[in-house]
Amino acid sequence: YCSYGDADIVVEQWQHVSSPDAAAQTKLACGQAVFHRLFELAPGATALFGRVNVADFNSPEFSGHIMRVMGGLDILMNYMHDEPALESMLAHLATQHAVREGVTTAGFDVMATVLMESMPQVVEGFNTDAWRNCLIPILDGISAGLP
Ligand code: HEM
Repeated sequence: YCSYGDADIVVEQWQHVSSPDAAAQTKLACGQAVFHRLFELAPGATALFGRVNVADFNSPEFSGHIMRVMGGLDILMNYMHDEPALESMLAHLATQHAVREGVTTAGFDVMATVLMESMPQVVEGFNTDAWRNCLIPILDGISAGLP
């Protein structure tokens, strides 16, 4: 995973999205922007989220899905300095994704692009290198074992 220095930067900058004083609204709005862009770049991916009512993007069901993803990302960020814990959480997320038919590493590549392009809009002084170094291994961890 990324260096302690990179993790420090990313953890600090992530607070702009997820600190308790950033409203829950920030996390939802940020997640909505991410999924909106994901579906723009990979329209076929919408087919994966029928169960969570993607047909109605602003529905409580799809908002719930977005909050689970953002919450998952938040937990991972908070364990960036604890490699064993991070690894076990990544393994758990990997199993949760492996069972979802149609989820591929290609989808995670698009997610990487989207996150790297949208985070600078919500994070002040976005450090591209630190984020890339920390985010890519995390996405690789979640998508490990996918086709
Ligand atoms: C930042 C990266 C990601 C994180 C942290 C993340 C996290 C999560 C979490 C926490 C869940 C809920 C698990 C459950 O309760 O079963 C979930 C479900 C899911 N994720 Fe991800 N995910 C990420 C990226 C992706 C990508 C890139 C795709 C596909 C392109 C994807 C596809 C799915 C699908 C299909 C579900 C199941 C939706 C349902 O409940 O029907 N995820 N994800």
